[in-house]
Amino acid sequence: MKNIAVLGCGFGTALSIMCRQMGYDVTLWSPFAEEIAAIRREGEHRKLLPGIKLPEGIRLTCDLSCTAHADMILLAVPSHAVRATAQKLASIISPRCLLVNVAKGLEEESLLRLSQVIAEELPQNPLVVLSGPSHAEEVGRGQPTTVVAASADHNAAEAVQDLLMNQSLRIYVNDDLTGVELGGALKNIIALAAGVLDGLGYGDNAKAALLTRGITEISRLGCALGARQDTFAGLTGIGDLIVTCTSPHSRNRRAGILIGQGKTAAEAVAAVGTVEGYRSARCAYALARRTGVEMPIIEQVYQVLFEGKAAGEAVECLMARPKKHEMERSWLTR
Ligand SMILES: NC(=O)C1=CN([C@@H]2O[C@H](COP(=O)(O)OP(=O)(O)OC[C@H]3O[C@@H](n4cnc5c(N)ncnc54)[C@H](O)[C@@H]3O)[C@@H](O)[C@H]2O)C=CC1
Ligand SMILES: O=C(CO)COP(=O)(O)O
Repeated sequence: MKNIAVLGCGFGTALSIMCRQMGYDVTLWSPFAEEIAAIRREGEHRKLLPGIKLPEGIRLTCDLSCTAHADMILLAVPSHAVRATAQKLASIISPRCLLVNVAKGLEEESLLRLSQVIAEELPQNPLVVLSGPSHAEEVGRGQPTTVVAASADHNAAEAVQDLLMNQSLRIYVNDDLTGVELGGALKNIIALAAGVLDGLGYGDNAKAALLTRGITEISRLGCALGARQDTFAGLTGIGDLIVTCTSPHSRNRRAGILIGQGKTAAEAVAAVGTVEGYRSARCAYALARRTGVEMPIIEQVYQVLFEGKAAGEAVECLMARPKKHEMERSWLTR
């Protein structure tokens, strides 16, 4: 194994720097010629990762045929672009090529997890999801980071652990692919809400409540969809939730701050860029309805994002809910 193609130049840039430093032969791809030209010219992705220089030897391209001889592909495109990108790969890559997806989201139309989307398009390829608290700004600087490799194929997950673990990136294996993916996708919605609290000027008490009750909701839905409860206590559950809800790097949180300060959701998303929690909120709301799982925070976030509810009013609604026992088990609404 030596040839790695990294698709997408946001988090993908950080991953390609890491892979190159590990001695791999690395190609970084973007569909946008201007993005590749700017990275080539400036030696860094100045817009997304300013000050993080690419080492010598990373090939930059807009030509997806760079994946033809790849032993491993890191898929780091936004979640809404995962199916189209996988479709394009179908006629190019070898069936032996190991696929690693790092995007965090659900497919809006089908409500499928991204590994299911990729498997529909590239059924022959071994597929691993790499997820956890791993902001690009820190991975790109080689700062200590821990993530999880999850797959339906245990050997493939261990192969990714062997291939990508290094002194700055510690990788654990988890066989609960459903839980790992749902944790990554759903925490972005709670991070949006965390930003809303910050934008409204609320403090640490409210943030701690949001994280704690947020992971409760995530694990309820996750378990209803077949995930294991303990996965949500791990790196891809509470770990990723903590980082995204508290980090200045988080775009979900930054969009939430703008909403809390009075911008509309559409304005906030347009100002920030990729805000995965925005789309995921629609999916989670639909999944909650489909499964009958009670998700009061998700419901309020949905109403703020898509029904014009004022953020302050959403907080009031959550505070005024009927009395409950903390560890209540009867969480089905139907
Ligand atoms: N930025 C981060 O720190 C982390 C991001 N992720 C996840 O990785 C995924 C990508 O995130 P970012 O790189 O931050 O997003 P981004 O939107 O900043 O960058 C994605 C890159 O993908 C490419 N791209 C954009 N639109 C595309 C399209 N329609 N088709 C194909 N390629 C396209 C471009 O090269 C772009 O720079 C997201 O799902 C995110 O949740 C996961 C861990 C860390
Ligand atoms: O998933 C991420 C870090 O693990 C990225 O978070 P944001 O999309 O909120 O920037």
